[in-house]
Amino acid sequence: MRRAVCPGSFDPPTFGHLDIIGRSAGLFDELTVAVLVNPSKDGMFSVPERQELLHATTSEWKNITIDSFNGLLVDYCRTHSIDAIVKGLRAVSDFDYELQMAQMNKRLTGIDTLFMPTSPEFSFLSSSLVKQVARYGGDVSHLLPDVVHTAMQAKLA
Ligand SMILES: O=C(O)c1ccc2[nH]nc(Br)c2c1
Repeated sequence: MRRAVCPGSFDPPTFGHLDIIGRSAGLFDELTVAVLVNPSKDGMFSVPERQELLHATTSEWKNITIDSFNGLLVDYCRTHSIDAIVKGLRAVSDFDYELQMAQMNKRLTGIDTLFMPTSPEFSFLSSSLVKQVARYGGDVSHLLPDVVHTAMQAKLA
C-alpha cells in the first residue's frame, strides 16, 4: 500500500492546490492532505474550516484523507506509515526552499519528497495573493472552487 502526504497551509485551498492533490491521488493508493497547524500565524480560516473546505473540494477522489498536524512533518509521516511527501512547485523560486526541506527530511528519516510541477495555468497562484486581491475587491472567483470563494466572501463581508 503506497501512501503519500500533501502538506500545506491551505488558507484557503486554491485550484492550484487541487491540481496537485488530484494528480497525486492518481499516483498513490492513499493520499493524506495534511493542514499544517501554525499557532504563531493567524489565518483567514481556522484549521477546522480549512479541513472542511478540503473535504468539500476533494470528494471526487475516494482515496484521500484530510487531516492536520503540528510539529515535524516527518514525525507525522512516521506515525501514519506514509512513504512519500508530495510538494507542488509553481516556479523556480519555490525550488530553493523545497529542496532544502526535502534534503533535511531525507536526512532525518529517510523519507523522500516528490516534486510535482503545477499546471502552468496555476503557477502564479498562492493563497496569500488570492486573499490580498480579494481584500481589495478583486474578482478571484475563477481561481477558487465555488465553496471556497463563497466562504472567503463571507469572511470579508
Ligand atoms: O498557496 C500557496 O501558498 C502555495 C505555496 C506553495 C505551493 N506549491 N505548490 C502549490 Br499549488 C503551492 C501553493
